Amino acid sequence: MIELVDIAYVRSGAADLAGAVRFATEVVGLEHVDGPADDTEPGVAHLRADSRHHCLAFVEGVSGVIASAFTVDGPGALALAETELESRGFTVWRGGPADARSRRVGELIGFDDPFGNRIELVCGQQTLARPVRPGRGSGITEFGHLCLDAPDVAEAHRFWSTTFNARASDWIGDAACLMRIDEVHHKLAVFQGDRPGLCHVNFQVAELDDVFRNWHHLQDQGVPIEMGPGRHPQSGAVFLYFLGPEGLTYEYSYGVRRITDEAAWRPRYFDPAERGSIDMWLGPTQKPVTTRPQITRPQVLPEAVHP
Ligand SMILES: O=C(O)c1cccc(O)c1O
Ligand SMILES: [Fe+2]
Repeated sequence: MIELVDIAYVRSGAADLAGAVRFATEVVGLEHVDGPADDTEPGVAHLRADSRHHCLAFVEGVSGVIASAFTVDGPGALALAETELESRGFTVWRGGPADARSRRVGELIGFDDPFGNRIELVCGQQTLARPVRPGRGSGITEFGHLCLDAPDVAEAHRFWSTTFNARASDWIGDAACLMRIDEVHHKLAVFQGDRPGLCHVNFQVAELDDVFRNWHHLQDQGVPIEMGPGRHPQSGAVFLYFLGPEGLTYEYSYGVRRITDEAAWRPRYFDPAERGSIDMWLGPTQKPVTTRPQITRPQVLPEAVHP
């Protein structure tokens, strides 16, 4: 079993790189890391929410998620992960120095999960010592979780909980499984979707007020609100989903549960048909994925040109 230590980043293609960066900074409130002091790589922009060098990278090109990345403990753990994935029949790609540099990690490997979601495992992700300089005061404190689409959520849970150390924290019937890799209620979620993809990226905010201030700000800016403000009965978080450029759904949330007594926690099974199973406040619920435009996911690329 491969132990995931944390989520690392999401890497996404952006047809309009400048527009994606502008939205991520001025609307979402992330920091654009690449400045004159950073030897900027043409066509790649790194966005930061916390001490990680970045948690979101945009690569100029075809819109859509390129990879979702998790941290493992170190080079030894990464080598073991590579062997284990290969023994389970996965084709594993090993990133070269330029790939590692672009991601600000020591080493990385990549593979496609059984549903076609490209996953990267990394070690030595760079930490920035200086405080985050948010592009807007949205109150973001942390990269919270990432959510993937897969046609069969139970099968996805089986994959993530047997190949990896992910544990189900809660289920929303066959519509979603929320999984933890540490004390946080979920850092990885899988939602039912016809095809692989990135359902959303989540950022935690410092205060309840931030969710509502951001809601008004987004409305003022004409940003499509997908759902919320509402409250998830699973993590207990107050949430707001909105749609950014390049088909990327962002979620702000405040107050995610921590599971501190690992042995005592039993996953709960919510009924997706029950009103309130996604939003305890009974707001209009539309599964975020249904409001997303279908984005073209880049084909799995040969190793030499993997972005
Ligand atoms: O935070 C949650 O519990 C949650 C529930 C359903 C869907 C989500 O995206 C969530 O983050
Ligand atoms: Fe979420």
